[in-house]
Amino acid sequence: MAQNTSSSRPAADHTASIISLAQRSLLTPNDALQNALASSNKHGLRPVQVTPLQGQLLAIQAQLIGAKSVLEIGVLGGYSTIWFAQAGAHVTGIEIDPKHRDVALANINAAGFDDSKVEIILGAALEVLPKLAAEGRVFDFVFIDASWDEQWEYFDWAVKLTRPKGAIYVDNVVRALVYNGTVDETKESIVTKVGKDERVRATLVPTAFKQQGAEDEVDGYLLAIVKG
Ligand SMILES: C[S@@+](CC[C@H](N)C(=O)[O-])C[C@H]1O[C@@H](n2cnc3c(N)ncnc32)[C@H](O)[C@@H]1O
Repeated sequence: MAQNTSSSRPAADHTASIISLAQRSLLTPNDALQNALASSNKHGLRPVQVTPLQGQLLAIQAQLIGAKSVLEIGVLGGYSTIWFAQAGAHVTGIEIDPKHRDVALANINAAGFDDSKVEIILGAALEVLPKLAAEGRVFDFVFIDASWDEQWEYFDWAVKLTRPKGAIYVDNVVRALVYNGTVDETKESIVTKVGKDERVRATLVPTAFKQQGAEDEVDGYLLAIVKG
């Protein structure tokens, strides 16, 4: 790949500037999303939602596969939910925390989506997912963003709940590998298990992000397509 060496500083030094440049250049003002962030902050929710650029990525990916139905595992204040709903999909969210569910529903309603467009199921994902499967529910796109300890179990259910050629996006896989001590290839992890899973084809996309007050950090998501 050609490289332009106009700056002697490594790319990582520019992470915050590049993210800021991309946000200002590529994203349009969005009152509903801004309101969801402000309201979540006002209610004391931790700011662990996807970044604005990632929200746009999720919306683009959903639109690329023509997703009409999205299953979201881990809703928080409904920020990513609103991105999917604005992309034209019906969203089914699963959220374990009643306060998060209530804030999310208020934010989602304020964004103009009623329960015909978005449903939030209160409960532990590993209890709700088998029920959705038993009901014969099928989704075009599954977004996994809840407990890092249960990423593989969510993924396994997600495959059963996704239509052929549908997509599954697992957030924070890189940080979860580090957190779980499973970077070492000899240990089983979501990456090694997905790699052996003949139901899907998958890749890992490393990402850089910058949090206010934090050093440059890396993360990455796993993206899979269900074979069909
Ligand atoms: C990172 S936040 C989700 C952020 C959201 N997807 C967004 O980008 O706007 C994770 C959420 O998952 C929820 N959660 C954690 N464990 C869960 C579980 N076992 N079942 C369902 N939700 C869970 C947490 O309460 C929290 O609201």
